[in-house]
Amino acid sequence: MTSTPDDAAERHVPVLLQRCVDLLAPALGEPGSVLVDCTLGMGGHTEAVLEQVPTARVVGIDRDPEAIDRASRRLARFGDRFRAVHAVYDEIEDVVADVVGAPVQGVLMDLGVSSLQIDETERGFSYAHDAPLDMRMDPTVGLTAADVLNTYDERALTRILRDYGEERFAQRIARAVVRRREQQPWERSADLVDLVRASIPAATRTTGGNPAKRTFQALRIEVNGELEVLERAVPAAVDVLAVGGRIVVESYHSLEDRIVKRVLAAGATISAPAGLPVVPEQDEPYLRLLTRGAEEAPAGERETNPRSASVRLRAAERTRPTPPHRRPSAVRRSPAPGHRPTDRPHDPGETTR
Ligand SMILES: C[S@@+](CC[C@H](N)C(=O)[O-])C[C@H]1O[C@@H](n2cnc3c(N)ncnc32)[C@H](O)[C@@H]1O
Repeated sequence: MTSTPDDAAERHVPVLLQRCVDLLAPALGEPGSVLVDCTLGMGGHTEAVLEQVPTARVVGIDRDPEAIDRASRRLARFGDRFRAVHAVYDEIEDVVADVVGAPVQGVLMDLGVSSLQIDETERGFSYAHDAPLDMRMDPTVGLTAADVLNTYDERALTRILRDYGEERFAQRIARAVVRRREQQPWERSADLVDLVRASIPAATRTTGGNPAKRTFQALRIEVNGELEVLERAVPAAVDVLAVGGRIVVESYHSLEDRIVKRVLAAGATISAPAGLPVVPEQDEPYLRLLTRGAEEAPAGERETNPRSASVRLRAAERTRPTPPHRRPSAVRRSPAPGHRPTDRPHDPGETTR
């Protein structure tokens, strides 16, 4: 089953939509202010900002070419107030340099997959439909889920299932995955669903929904290198903010939220040793937290939009330029091999519209 642009847009209900707009709007009040929506998806958050904040322009990034196409069609009515860029969001500094040429007033990240990707059953994200085991958000580059299942050793598979899927039976499943591929390579998602079901004790099968859910989530995170990309992207996003600019991040996994929390807290903390009579200016915080801890969706939204059940929203405002020694991106790690979804050089002429 595939979706038309309109019904997919309708099905993807943006999480904490008004809260995001309300947090970003105060930074976007000057004419020509720019928001970078790092996870354009179906364009739901971007559309709300463009509608409600007439002074704002939006640069929307997505690594999924199909999301770029659909959102571009949906948002065409905003003319040159909207620009879509096919990129991975850890390229935000290059995108801002190429497309804006100056620090920006807002950054939004609504992490994870969209309903469009889940609904496009042939892409293999859904455990509810049989499809090739792909799961790449950008289907033109990188390892597929089948590649991971066919080539990673048992230990690596166990770690992925345990850390990214919080799967209690990670080792059993990993062992069964390796055993099965000795007979037959992994190709189809229904075979994986059957194997997970057969690998876990019968007594646990009836609780917590489809038992393959955690395995699929873990594979998706690995295939797309989601946590490594986020580790690089959040500091880079803070770096591209103008003073007074705001960043809002919605996470759906505890490991994502931990990364966001750490980077924002570091910027909001004095970096000098405790006990100095005067804090040197370079050690003053450069971020002000706008959320107390992580915000969750209200009960009413959780009931109507299941995606919102696990959201953790954090936001911060840039209060001053970052001293060079505290630039978050100065400590960024280089990309992990095999996790670089776009190994080709960034060519905005080719990929933007
Ligand atoms: C949850 S959806 C965003 C939905 C969007 N806020 C809306 O209202 O329609 C996440 C989107 O981010 C994209 N995405 C995820 N990781 C990405 C990355 N590292 N770089 C660029 N896009 C990414 C996905 O392809 C997906 O389209």
